Amino acid sequence: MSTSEDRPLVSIIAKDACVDFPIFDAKSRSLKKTVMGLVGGNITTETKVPVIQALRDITLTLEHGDRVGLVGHNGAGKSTLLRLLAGIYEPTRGFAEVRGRVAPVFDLGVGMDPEISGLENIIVRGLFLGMTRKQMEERIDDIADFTELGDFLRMPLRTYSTGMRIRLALGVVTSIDPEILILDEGIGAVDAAFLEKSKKRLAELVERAGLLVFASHSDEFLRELCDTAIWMEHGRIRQQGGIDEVLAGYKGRT
Ligand SMILES: Nc1ncnc2c1ncn2[C@@H]1O[C@H](COP(=O)(O)OP(=O)(O)OP(=O)(O)O)[C@@H](O)[C@H]1O
Repeated sequence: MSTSEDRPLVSIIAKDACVDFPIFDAKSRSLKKTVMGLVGGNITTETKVPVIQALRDITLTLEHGDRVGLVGHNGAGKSTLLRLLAGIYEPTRGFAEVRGRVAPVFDLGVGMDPEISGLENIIVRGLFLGMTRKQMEERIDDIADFTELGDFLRMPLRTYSTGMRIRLALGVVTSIDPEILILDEGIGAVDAAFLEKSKKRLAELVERAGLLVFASHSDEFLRELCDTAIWMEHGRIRQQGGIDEVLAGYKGRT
């Protein structure tokens, strides 16, 4: 393997990376049984405390320009892999290195404060995603236009409907300039017309980002934003390749 100095400025490398979640409160026999009955990740009881092996032996190299979709059934390990690739989780075993400015977008609402106005939230959320105050101040008019929230932007966020909050969050998220964009789905909860409008902005955001990893259950969205894909199954990479090839494999699974 090359030394870290040889690697490009924006890259993610994982080698045999594993992520375990010990379930410390599952010592009682009945709870242990419940945990053992769960679908999804792999559970081992070799240790005293049951351990969910959420990721197993993940080896991959992603570089500037890669647009990778992530597919797999519920509990397959997609969200855990996104957090590993964002540098939020350290591998329990193995190796992972993330190089570049990461914007993790797992939950559109995270980093929003209900007590301050929409305009103030635009700045705060931008800072949370790695932007500077100056950069956000330059973008605030564009974001305000996009949200179509008008005078509401001066009201506290707690007065907004769910749809209005999502508009605001999408406006901010699609205005940033990340080197690595880690996107979890959940961006589909807006009305159809607004989603159509967001798609273009989202596509432009992905175009600006150096590297995209996007987990979704929507083939349409995946095809639109990604050119390659990874299929996760029971915490392992089952298939990696072109988006059409991987989606065909995943859909054709028994
Ligand atoms: N913080 C945690 N503590 C314990 N177990 C966890 C934790 N996070 C995830 N897991 C377990 O790890 C496995 C993988 O979960 P993960 O959320 O990565 O799946 P996913 O593919 O994103 O699923 P979904 O499509 O339902 O969102 C599951 O068995 C889950 O129960």
